[in-house]
Amino acid sequence: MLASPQLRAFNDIRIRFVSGAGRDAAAASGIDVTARLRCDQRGSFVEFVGHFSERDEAPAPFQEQFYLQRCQIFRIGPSTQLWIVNTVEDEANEAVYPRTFTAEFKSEESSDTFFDAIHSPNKGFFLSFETEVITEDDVSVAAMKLPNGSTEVAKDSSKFDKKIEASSAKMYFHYYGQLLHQQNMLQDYVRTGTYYAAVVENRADFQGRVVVDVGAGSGILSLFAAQAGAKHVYAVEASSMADYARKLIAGNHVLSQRITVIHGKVEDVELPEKADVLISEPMGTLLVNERMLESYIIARDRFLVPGGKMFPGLGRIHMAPFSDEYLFVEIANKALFWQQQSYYGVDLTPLHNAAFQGYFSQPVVDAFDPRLLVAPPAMHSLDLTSMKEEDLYDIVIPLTFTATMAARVHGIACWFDVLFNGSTIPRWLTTAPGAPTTHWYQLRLVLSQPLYVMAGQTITTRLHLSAHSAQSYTINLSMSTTSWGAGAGQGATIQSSSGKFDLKEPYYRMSQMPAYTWTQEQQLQDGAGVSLQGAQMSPYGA
Ligand SMILES: C[S@@+](CC[C@H](N)C(=O)[O-])C[C@H]1O[C@@H](n2cnc3c(N)ncnc32)[C@H](O)[C@@H]1O
Repeated sequence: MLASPQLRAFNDIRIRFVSGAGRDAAAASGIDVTARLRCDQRGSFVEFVGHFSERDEAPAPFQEQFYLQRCQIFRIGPSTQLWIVNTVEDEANEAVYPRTFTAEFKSEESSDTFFDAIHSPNKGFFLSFETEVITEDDVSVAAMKLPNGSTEVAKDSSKFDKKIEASSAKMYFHYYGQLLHQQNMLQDYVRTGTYYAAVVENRADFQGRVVVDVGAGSGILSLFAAQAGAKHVYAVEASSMADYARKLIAGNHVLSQRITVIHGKVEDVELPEKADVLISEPMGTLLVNERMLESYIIARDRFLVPGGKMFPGLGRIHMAPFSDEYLFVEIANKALFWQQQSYYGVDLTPLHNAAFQGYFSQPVVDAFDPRLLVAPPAMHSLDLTSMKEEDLYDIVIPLTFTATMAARVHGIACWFDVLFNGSTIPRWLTTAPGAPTTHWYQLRLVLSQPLYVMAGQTITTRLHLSAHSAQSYTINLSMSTTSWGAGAGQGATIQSSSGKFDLKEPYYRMSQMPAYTWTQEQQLQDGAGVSLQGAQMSPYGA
């Protein structure tokens, strides 16, 4: 470890470009580069100042800067390191491209000193490098064999940026960069306790394995995986929470040796080896909100060995028609304001209809009593181990329910569960009504035009979820009933109703938690035998 402040020269590092964009590609055609590599006073960035020197041409100036704190450094041999650097190339679009270098030190000791210095919490040191940078002839990443597999080319680089609005992503990662929101998830003991149980009860799946934690947040799942004996965990986190995760992990000494935090998106970062297991908590409201399941699937395709395990590996959305007069009246009444004909002398009624529709376009997030359901639920499964990322762009769910009672149906209620298919004990994490409440609660889509049903009558439903670039979904719901009973013939449609909802704009309804109706035995079976304390409604719900 370097004392501070101290000048340190590493004159003996050979740097090789391995992959990257722009200039690196040109450089990969065999041009020698001489460069000086140095740090700023706080040790926060590295700067190359150098010259391309082609055999017969005059040297062309070449300058490069990147931040050391954003550099992922892996030891891939006794005196060799792999540096993955995110450089901003396209400033207009804030596009970030990873570049990869290998750094060969003259000795193992020199490599260790550099590694320790870079990872020192005390950034008050000087580093200065005078070194020769040599490009590799026709180096391809695939050909660059590492001790435990090969690095993966960032094929999906910027895939996230292409489909998600920059403003949405900025707010999203700002939200997750705050400890209070990570705490909210950690304090959902149903959620975190079920993950913990799923990992430690399935040690055999983690023992000696390489694990990638997709969207690591505070790093909690990485620490669980390390507790269960993982050989190494790569904790990938896109928000600035990565810095806190590093701190938390460093403070858990016994485990920290086996965890590397990587600050970046799973779509962009490169890892030095493939994973045997992926672990993640990518679920949003209605399972799919936030569109993080897509990142989980991209991570599967980029990092997981064939046949590797995924925790979770299956997600299911459950749906059932419900009847809730209070909720319906509450929403309808919100628009009453716009029925005033003399608001400070102004007639507001021209906007009443728009306001009424606006309130009904908000999915309602709260915990409700399962006795409000008027038919047994149906479900739609997402096999996260095999489905394609594109399958999540457009999800059409046709359903048929049979009413068990006469009721006025106000819409459809939805919740989800996920399966950790551990080889020792499979576990479910459920957000069902009546089960111990999670911070996801449940979701209800309320129709402005309710339907009347009789016991035994069929309710035909179609739910269409279309992903949008603000990391959420537009939902179209249609429900209809047909004639029934003797003489009903082919069952013509006698009532229908539809609604359009934006999953990004839910109505978080503060309500009394219903008394738990599940038996203790059922709670334990579902891995949810702990109660919710302190969890709060969150705009993302994950
Ligand atoms: C729901 S939180 C879960 C955090 C943590 N794993 C836990 O269980 O407490 C999801 C995390 O994934 C991160 N994330 C979302 N999309 C990501 C992506 N494409 N690449 C890397 N991290 C991502 C978010 O910043 C957030 O911290």
